[in-house]
Amino acid sequence: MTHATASTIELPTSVRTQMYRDGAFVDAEGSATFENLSPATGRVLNHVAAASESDVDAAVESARRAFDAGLWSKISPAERKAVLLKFADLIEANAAELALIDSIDAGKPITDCEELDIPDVVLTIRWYAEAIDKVFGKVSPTGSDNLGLIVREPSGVVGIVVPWNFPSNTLSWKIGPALAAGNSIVVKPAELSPLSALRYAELATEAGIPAGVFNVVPGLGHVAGKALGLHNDVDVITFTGSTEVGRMFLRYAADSNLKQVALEMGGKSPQIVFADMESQLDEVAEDLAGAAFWNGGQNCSAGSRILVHNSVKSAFVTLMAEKAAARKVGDPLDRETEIGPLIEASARERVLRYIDDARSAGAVVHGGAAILEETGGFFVSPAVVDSVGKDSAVVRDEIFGPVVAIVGFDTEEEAISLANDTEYGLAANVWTHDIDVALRVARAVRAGTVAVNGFSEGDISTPFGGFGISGFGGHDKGLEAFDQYTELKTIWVTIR
Ligand SMILES: NC(=O)c1ccc[n+]([C@@H]2O[C@H](COP(=O)([O-])OP(=O)(O)OC[C@H]3O[C@@H](n4cnc5c(N)ncnc54)[C@H](OP(=O)(O)O)[C@@H]3O)[C@@H](O)[C@H]2O)c1
Repeated sequence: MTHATASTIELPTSVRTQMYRDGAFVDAEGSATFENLSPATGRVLNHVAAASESDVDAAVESARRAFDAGLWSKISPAERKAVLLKFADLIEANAAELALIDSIDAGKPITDCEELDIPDVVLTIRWYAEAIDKVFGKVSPTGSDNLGLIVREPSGVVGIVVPWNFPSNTLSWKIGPALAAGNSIVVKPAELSPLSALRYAELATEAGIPAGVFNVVPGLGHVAGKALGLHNDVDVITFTGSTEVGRMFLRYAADSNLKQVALEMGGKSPQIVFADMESQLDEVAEDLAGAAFWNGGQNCSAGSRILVHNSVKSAFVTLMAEKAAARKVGDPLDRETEIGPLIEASARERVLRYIDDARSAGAVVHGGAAILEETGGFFVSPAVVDSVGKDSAVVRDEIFGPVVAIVGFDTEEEAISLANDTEYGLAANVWTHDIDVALRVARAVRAGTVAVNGFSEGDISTPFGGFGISGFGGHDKGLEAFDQYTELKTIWVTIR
């Protein structure tokens, strides 16, 4: 394994650590900052502005001013499209640097950032830019005395609160449609990965998005995030993160101006493998190892719960254990690395505790050890947990680490029942050659996205959201995302 050392970690010189407000970088109130740590070394990378409640007020004021001025909200969709396409071009031109920022800041493998995350951002911004001048309103079916127009208008000031596991993609799924629809935004990036959001704001200004339309308030969740959630002049909150904090945003809305709230939250996504996949079990195991261990399992839709037919289970577990052992864990800046460190020390402790508890309860665990790096980073090798009861914590809880639990089934009904035995409902995956079984199961499993014969969250054209405690109030991606950022208005005309 290559060892990262503090001296090999150098952030790009473009990295800025102040807040972004009204088209410029500014200090937080009292020049307050928080320590931003490197997950690969556990050491301080830099100090980033910690927005206070009054900093959030100022950012919202700036967003509101820009919205009311109409330089973005009232121009034609085609004009916004032109600017957003330039924004996408600038992101593409700075892709290598943005990938490096996310890799260092969030401990993500550099190849994932370069090949998946940042290209996805470029695609997303372009897709919403291209879409916005093709979205039509409606005319209602009235008699000849009336004209009923159903139009969509930008919502106003949108608060965007995001987690650290995909600092760029998750952000782009929200800023793409929010900006295209004409809103002003205030972004609260995760405390653990605040840097790329600041760079996106700067590039947005360079592209021609007017000052005040794109603001960033880095800071602590219970301060800056809460202030945004409770703000009476924020019209919409779009949140991605844990169910626990998602619930808080509903309370914040209830306790303030009843702002619209859309929540994308966690999951414990079932991956169902039927017996007819026996001849391709190796291919299935490779796909499901990716589903479980991609981004170190720190993925809301991680395939962390595999349900496999008992006739092929033993062979499948052996294959999964091999796939897990073959995954290269290490320095996120090493191009060979497939799994970087977990995001912080407490995450590693939590993941190891789940593994130990499962083992103590009689589970067979393959892999799943702490890797003690001289760098001090938070590394854990991927774990495959077998012979585990369906009610054990490792099967039920979102662990958010490289741990997959495997449970056997005998019938299709049992597979569906196990799949739905969760409060979550974000994603699922079914593997079978039988089209009837595939479609029956896809219909029966309660999840926002069900993939067939390959782990996937769909593409930018398909909405992404969850059932149950995985989602509330709206979807990211697809044209459906515009619903989060627009208000529906009826204009009723009497023809005299
Ligand atoms: N469904 C999806 O699309 C999706 C995608 C990715 C991740 N996730 C979910 O995100 C979770 C992991 O991310 P996380 O640990 O960063 O989630 P988190 O703790 O819920 O944090 C998400 C965001 O909320 C902020 N926050 C924390 N406490 C807050 C409070 N009291 N009031 C207002 N804001 C607050 C955080 O700020 P700080 O960073 O300062 O704490 C961060 O910006 C997992 O559950 C995962 O499943 C879901």
